[in-house]
Amino acid sequence: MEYKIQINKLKLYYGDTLALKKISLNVVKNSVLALIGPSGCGKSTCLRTINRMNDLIDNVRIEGEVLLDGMNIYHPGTDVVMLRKRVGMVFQRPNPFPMSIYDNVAYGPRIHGLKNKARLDEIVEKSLTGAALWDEVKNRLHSSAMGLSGGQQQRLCIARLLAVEPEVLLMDEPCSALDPISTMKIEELITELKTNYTIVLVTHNMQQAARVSDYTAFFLNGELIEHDETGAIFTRPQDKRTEDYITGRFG
Ligand SMILES: Nc1ncnc2c1ncn2[C@@H]1O[C@H](COP(=O)(O)OP(=O)(O)OP(=O)(O)O)[C@@H](O)[C@H]1O
Repeated sequence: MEYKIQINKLKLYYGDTLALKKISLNVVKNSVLALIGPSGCGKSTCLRTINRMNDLIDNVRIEGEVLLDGMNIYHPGTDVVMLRKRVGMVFQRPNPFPMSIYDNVAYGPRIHGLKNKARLDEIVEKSLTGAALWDEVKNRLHSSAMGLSGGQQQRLCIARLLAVEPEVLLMDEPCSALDPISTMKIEELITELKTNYTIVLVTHNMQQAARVSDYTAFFLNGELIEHDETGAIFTRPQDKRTEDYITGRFG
């Protein structure tokens, strides 16, 4: 089994508060890992350590390591811009830029220096197709992204990521602001995307974790309680606390 990401004895402090308590967790290449657990248990914090988004928060201190293809991303020589290109992130609320659909998707490649119109057209079509949005927007590429529905905006944000050819997709409750149909589309998309990408998904929705993930990690109070294949976590959890959470006895 090939690991894309290896988190080793990771501790993260916000000031004096220890938010991640010595987490060790591996993510298999081209799989979907769901992070579950009650509010405040550290899921988002853990997710953000994988592309160093926590660097943007004051007073954060990290011990331990996070390896991407075997290289520690917290090594002082790491190019953080390049890291975030390789490890992209989708947030709870879709956050398209206030510009056209086309320009949203072309944004990343342009930032990275691409100017060739034909090549940009190609990337925009490929990324929108990859995010299952092309057919819905191909006749309105130059209209504002703000005119799309919430679910379409979220798929646009995924297309915007795909355009810079990442390797890992981090998704922080990507369906929490979406209706059931849009949620279903994103879930289908996640299942398709794992052929080419490694995905880590934070979700509060147990059914969603069960439907789309291959592996599930259960967090409680900053600790990783249990990590296993999703089928095992949901049918025969080893820890009583995992069982209580997934059966709705707390959280
Ligand atoms: N920027 C921050 N500064 C200080 N403390 C923070 C910060 N972000 C998170 N925390 C604290 O770290 C702990 C873990 O928060 P985190 O957001 O990772 O949990 P979560 O499991 O993702 O929660 P939720 O499901 O509600 O999003 C919480 O106690 C939270 O209050």
